Amino acid sequence: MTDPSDIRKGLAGVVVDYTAISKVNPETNSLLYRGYPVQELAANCTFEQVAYLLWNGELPSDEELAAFEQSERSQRALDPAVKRVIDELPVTAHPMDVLRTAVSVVGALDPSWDDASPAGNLAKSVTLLAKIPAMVAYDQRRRRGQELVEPDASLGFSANFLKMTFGSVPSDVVVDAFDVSMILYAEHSFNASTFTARVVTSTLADLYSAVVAAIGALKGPLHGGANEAVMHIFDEIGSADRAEAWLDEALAGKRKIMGFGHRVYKNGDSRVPTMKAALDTLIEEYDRQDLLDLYTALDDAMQARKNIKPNLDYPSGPAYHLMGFDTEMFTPLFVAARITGWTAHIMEQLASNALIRPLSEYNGPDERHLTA
Ligand SMILES: CC(=O)SCCNC(=O)CCNC(=O)[C@H](O)C(C)(C)COP(=O)(O)OP(=O)(O)OC[C@H]1O[C@@H](n2cnc3c(N)ncnc32)[C@H](O)[C@@H]1OP(=O)(O)O
Ligand SMILES: O=C([O-])CC(=O)C(=O)O
Repeated sequence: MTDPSDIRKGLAGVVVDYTAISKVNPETNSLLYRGYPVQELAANCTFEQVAYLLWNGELPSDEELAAFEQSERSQRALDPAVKRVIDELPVTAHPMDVLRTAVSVVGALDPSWDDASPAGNLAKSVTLLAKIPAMVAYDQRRRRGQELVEPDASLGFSANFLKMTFGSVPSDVVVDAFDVSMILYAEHSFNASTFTARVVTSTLADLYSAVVAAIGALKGPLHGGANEAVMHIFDEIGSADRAEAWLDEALAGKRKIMGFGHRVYKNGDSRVPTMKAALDTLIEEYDRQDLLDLYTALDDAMQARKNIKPNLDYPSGPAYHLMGFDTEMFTPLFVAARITGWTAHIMEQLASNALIRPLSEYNGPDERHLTA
């Protein structure tokens, strides 16, 4: 019989493996990607450079970056078969379900799906990085009765993503804020969706299967789904003056307040100051002090009542709203960034694999038998 105190529900506090990809340090409230503080990367690098870093362990030289960008830009078009499958799905389907399905189709169409060599998996990772924006952008457009926008190979990842969604490239402020959000969402050690991808990979299933499973794990509101849930909360509250009363009622009803709290950080999420700064630029760009007031009022009330700090989803939800994304598209945007971290972990898992299979303590009925 296992001592109940040895059973770690939710694997809380359990270290299950090594990783060289990122370091989340709640004591210093810091996050390193391959050794570099994420704030420094967000201030100085593009999302493409960060993707390269996560996959290859080092930032690219100018030549390496040019070759990488060329590869990514050449694969951005939405495959006609993927488009047909998306078109078959109702516009009432959740965009995460549409994206999960579309990624699965890419996997089923890839004749090299079972090439799990490092080069094979890296090539698939770049393909998914390039193709996911087309799926997300087209899904938002079709919901609005708009036609597909073809990719623009003269643009970087974020500017192209926004153009494919909205039909034109927005201001530098918007493109920069979007790129920063992609960098901040790219990677976060053994979070639930990344661990899911590693579990699937540990069975030697292919990269696409692991990514599809990770998308499923990210959808939940306790994980990536929180960014859209934040916006639903803002809609429910309406204005800053109602935040305190709303929060008291929500807490009295034992509701979890989306966008607050974290399994690892207990004194604040390392990424929030950088994303909040990006949100501030958007508030100014769109002249939406009312939204900032609501953001601040709910945060202040939460600190006064529970002292539970916001996580990355809290500033990114309203940021994506200001950029013009439909609320249900926010978690697919998280996927577009996290595909880099997931696939880096898939490759790391394979390089030193052990089947992930923990134990459980049985607490069902004692042994019994069918009576004749
Ligand atoms: C990018 C990301 O995925 S970040 C996470 C995004 N998720 C969210 O924003 C959802 C809201 N937050 C939560 O549900 C939680 O904070 C989680 C799931 C993220 C972390 O949960 P855990 O590490 O398991 O913390 P746990 O649930 O044990 O919380 C500890 C206490 O704080 C409370 N708490 C934690 N977060 C919240 C919250 N957002 N609202 C209200 N209470 C909260 C819990 O109710 C619990 O109280 P209790 O001890 O009285 O029961
Ligand atoms: O680390 C976690 O548990 C969740 C999170 O913040 C992320 O995946 O970015």
